[in-house]
Amino acid sequence: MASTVPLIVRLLASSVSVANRAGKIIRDVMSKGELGIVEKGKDDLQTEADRSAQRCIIASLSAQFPKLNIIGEEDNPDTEDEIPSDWIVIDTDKDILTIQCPSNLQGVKEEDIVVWVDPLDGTSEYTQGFLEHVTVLIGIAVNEKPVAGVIHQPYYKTLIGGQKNIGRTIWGLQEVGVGGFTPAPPPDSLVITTTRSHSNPMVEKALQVMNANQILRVGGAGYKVLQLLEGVASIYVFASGGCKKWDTCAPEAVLSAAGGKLTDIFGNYYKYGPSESRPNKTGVLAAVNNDLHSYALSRIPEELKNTLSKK
Ligand SMILES: Nc1ncnc2c1ncn2[C@@H]1O[C@H](COP(=O)(O)O)[C@@H](OP(=O)(O)O)[C@H]1O
Ligand SMILES: [Mg+2]
Ligand SMILES: [Mg+2]
Ligand SMILES: [Mg+2]
Repeated sequence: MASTVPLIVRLLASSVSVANRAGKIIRDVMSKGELGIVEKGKDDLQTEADRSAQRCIIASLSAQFPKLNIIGEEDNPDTEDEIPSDWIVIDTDKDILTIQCPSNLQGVKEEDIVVWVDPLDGTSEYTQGFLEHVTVLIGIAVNEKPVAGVIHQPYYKTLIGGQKNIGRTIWGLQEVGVGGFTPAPPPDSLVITTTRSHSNPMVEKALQVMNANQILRVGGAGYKVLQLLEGVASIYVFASGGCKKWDTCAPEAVLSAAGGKLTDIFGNYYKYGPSESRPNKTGVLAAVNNDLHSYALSRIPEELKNTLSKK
């Protein structure tokens, strides 16, 4: 029966299940307390949770979809080691399988897809105990464009009928919308969300010119886009290089499925083809609707754009 469901829908349904499993791995590493921190570069950490969650995601998706091109953030030096069998997830989210696939995506083949995986977004915050900022990001791009994505929050807590639940998974699919939560309208006053751990003078300059009522400094591209969708913030501004394609692919897909927009600070979309360079050199500008996005774009000074494009 499942084989009659279009590939994109099956891949999204599997990605939701896999992201949940990766989230459990992230919680397990933290509860054991041995983070195994490696410094990849300046302000750029990797932990055992980043490594293990990525192995779980890539092994699970490639077991089910062997011809997919999957690009993950982490280099795994120990990929020769056998993966624990309970990290290989072949379950799939049954509700998502019933979605009506948009007609332009019905014929998509594995070879046409690039999956951008950020196994743990917000690693700095993870190591410092800001656990609600952490997300698992699986972005699905077709013809260089993010068409579907999953943002899983392993530490999101809810109380349903007296029962405590941990973790939630938000997904988006082009022309279908978002699932896993109900988006809320933007706040009445201008609230900007931005980096907590990777600021610099350019980032601060772009924040100053926005005339915001409030600036929220939180970790992770995934979490900042969730703040936009939940009506906590109006615009996400990061006028600096540093984010990569795996940081923005899933957030862009989910945000655009909800009617929002994520671009660089020139207002140009990033491309997510297999040979695109990983860094998002010209920053991130995102909002839940076109008006807020246009407002933010109009405030960015030319001088700042010039400086960033020369980096
Ligand atoms: N200067 C920089 N160096 C390395 N990574 C950066 C960076 N600026 C942003 N990033 C990455 O972009 C993501 C969002 O950053 P921020 O939380 O600062 O907004 C994080 O992803 P990871 O946590 O997956 O590495 C972060 O590491
Ligand atoms: Mg990282
Ligand atoms: Mg990231
Ligand atoms: Mg990461």
